[in-house]
Amino acid sequence: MSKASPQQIPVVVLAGFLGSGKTTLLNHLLHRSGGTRIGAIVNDFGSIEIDAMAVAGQLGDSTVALGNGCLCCAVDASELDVYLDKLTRPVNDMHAIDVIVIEASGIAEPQELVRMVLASDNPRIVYGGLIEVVDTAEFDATREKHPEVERHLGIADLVVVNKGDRVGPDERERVLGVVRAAAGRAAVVSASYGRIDPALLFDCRPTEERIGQLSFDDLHKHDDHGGDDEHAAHDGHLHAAYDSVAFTSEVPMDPRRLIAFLDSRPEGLYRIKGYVDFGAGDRDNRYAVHAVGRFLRFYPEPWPSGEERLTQLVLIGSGIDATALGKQLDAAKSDAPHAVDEQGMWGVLRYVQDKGEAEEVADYVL
Ligand SMILES: Nc1nc2c(ncn2[C@@H]2O[C@H](COP(=O)(O)OP(=O)(O)OP(=O)(O)O)[C@@H](O)[C@H]2O)c(=O)[nH]1
Repeated sequence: MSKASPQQIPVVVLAGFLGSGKTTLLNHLLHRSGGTRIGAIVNDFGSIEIDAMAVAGQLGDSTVALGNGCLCCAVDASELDVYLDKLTRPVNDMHAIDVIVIEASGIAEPQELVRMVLASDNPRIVYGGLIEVVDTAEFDATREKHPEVERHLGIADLVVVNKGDRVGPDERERVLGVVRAAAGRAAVVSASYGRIDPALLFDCRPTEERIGQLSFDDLHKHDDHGGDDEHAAHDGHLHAAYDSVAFTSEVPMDPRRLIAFLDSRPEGLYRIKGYVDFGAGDRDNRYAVHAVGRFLRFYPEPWPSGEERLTQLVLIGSGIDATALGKQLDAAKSDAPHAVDEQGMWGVLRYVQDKGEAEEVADYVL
């Protein structure tokens, strides 16, 4: 994208059964966040590697600031809104945090948390998806004991099949197959020690953009080359876990065709972000688009003056056919960009959220 827009802060819900590796994954994100400032909401700080991250300060009332610009809060779900407000409070008119990750306790029902995020009337946040972590080695046993795991997979947007190092390649493939079948439209990625690419969850800022003191990342740059990272060898395919497609068009998009494409987006297409130009459909506004899993929203905003009128989209997923998606987007360009089709935009406007509809949206998403 040419420019970061003053968009809302994505709130990602991280769930999974006891011991599946949620905290390990969160630690990985905190270490690999680059210049991205993460707000983490956890049930307790117990396993967060705070000491290792040079704690910058204890902010009182169960919040700590980590040296790399991240904030952690230990909360009870009933206090969620209070902490979302706290983490999203602007500092000098700017967001202090780029993304919020809420780690559900191992026994929490993830849809309750998702519902709370969707129903929040905090205007600065947007739902960023539900990640479900499963333990590859324990998957069969967990499913037998807790059949609800299937339901959780069914509502997830991204499933991380973790602890891949604990089984052989055949068993890993078998479990991945079973999870994919249960996960419906979610993207499914295999990982060890939660080492997924953070780009799957949020837009990573380069480290240089970070404001403030020397961080854990700066101090541990050598981690990237193996270094003292004992787990590096377990997952050499960090970047092979997903595919992305970048699409740019000078020709405006046809609203009906683009909505048809989005409504039938394939399994595994986890994120879509960018801006759409609908040409005569709305001359004044560009449409920021944000999709994560099944959740899709358009945010109309006036074209910045002097900005070239382009549609720019990035699509990210696992197991997606990048060439086919690029062709489908090409086919969604308008044949008659100057013709006014009054009803053409109706399908788009269905996805422009009015905050009052939050409860309805929650029902739709879940
Ligand atoms: N072998 C192996 N161990 C892992 C992996 N990921 C996490 N672990 C270990 O599994 C244990 C549980 O990991 P956590 O990250 O605490 O799991 P959790 O889901 O946060 O646990 P709860 O908060 O208790 O639900 C820890 O001892 C981790 O070091 C992995 O990919 N492979």
